[in-house]
Amino acid sequence: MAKVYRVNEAFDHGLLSGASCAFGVFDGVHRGHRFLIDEAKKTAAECGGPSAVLTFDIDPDERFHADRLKKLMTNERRIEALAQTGVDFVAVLPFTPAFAAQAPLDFLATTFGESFPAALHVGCDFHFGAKAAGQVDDLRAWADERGVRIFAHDLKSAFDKPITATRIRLLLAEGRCEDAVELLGHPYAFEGVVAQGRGEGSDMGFCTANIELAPMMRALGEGVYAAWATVSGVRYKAAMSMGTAPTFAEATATSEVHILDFEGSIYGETIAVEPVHYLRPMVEFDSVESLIAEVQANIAWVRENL
Ligand SMILES: Cc1cc2nc3c(=O)[nH]c(=O)nc-3n(C[C@H](O)[C@H](O)[C@H](O)COP(=O)(O)O)c2cc1C
Ligand SMILES: Nc1ncnc2c1ncn2[C@@H]1O[C@H](COP(=O)(O)OP(=O)(O)OP(=O)(O)O)[C@@H](O)[C@H]1O
Repeated sequence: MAKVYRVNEAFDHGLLSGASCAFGVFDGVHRGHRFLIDEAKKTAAECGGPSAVLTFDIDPDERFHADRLKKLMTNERRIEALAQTGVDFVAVLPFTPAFAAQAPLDFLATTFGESFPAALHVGCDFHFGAKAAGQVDDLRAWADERGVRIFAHDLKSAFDKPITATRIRLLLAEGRCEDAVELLGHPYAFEGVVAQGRGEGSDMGFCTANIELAPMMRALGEGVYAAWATVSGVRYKAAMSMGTAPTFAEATATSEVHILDFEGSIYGETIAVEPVHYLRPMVEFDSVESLIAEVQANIAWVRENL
């Protein structure tokens, strides 16, 4: 795992000197992002300097559009995933209001100081600085004066369209887990702390781990899914709902996960849930009996098909 540097007053900008960096947010660390990072590793191998990812904490969209943003990964998970891509280090720039308000050239001056990388890899749609006003041409002009090589790559595509975090979020919102995973190049998962529900699941014959997700982490559309749940490092088959239960007036959680062949109290524990296949929409049932019958059928499907 690569070393992660938080850029603060103590950060030694000299680390960036001669590095080959992939630059961006990288929510989801999808196949397009990995392509860019692999290109940075290639130029590092050619130039002899280290390879690096230069990213932000927090996601800039979180600062400006928190109300409508649906993220693929939390900031911590994203930075951890970037550190596992095989680069030498990850440098994380704090995306404070003051940092975000800088004009493009000031933004570059703050980011690099007088320590210039050998190469910067970005997508051709890369924007930077206040109001995202800086474009690749501005980056090139800045870089030419400082001997930095700019690689502005065409966006990697799948099924004739660029792979972007936005596209993957839209697929998840439609419940299209398989397509989202294809573009991500790795499983989609969300994590949550198991909270106390109404406690009725066990009376109905299926216990559920109730998870309350922050609105920003609700990328997956409402519905019922076949999933994998990881509890204390062990992966189990699971049937899960996304969206509060419409059958009950006092529904509790955003997501409820029935973990097959699992028993034990996990309140307060963090579990990872990996939805893999959409089964049906959430339904407001007329009776508890019909809810039980349908959920048991979903659980049976998971047992047989996952
Ligand atoms: C696989 C699965 C499917 C579910 N489908 C629905 C549904 O369609 N409609 C609904 O109102 N609740 C649905 N639920 C939520 C259940 O109603 C809820 O888990 C149950 O009432 C227990 O709630 P509790 O844990 O808060 O006690 C589903 C739960 C699971 C695990
Ligand atoms: N498909 C792709 N191929 C190559 N580079 C990409 C691709 N998608 C994004 N990039 C580049 O990766 C870096 C990180 O991009 P960013 O986090 O904005 O990704 P994104 O997937 O386009 O997200 P969003 O859809 O939210 O704009 C940027 O330099 C961007 O230009």
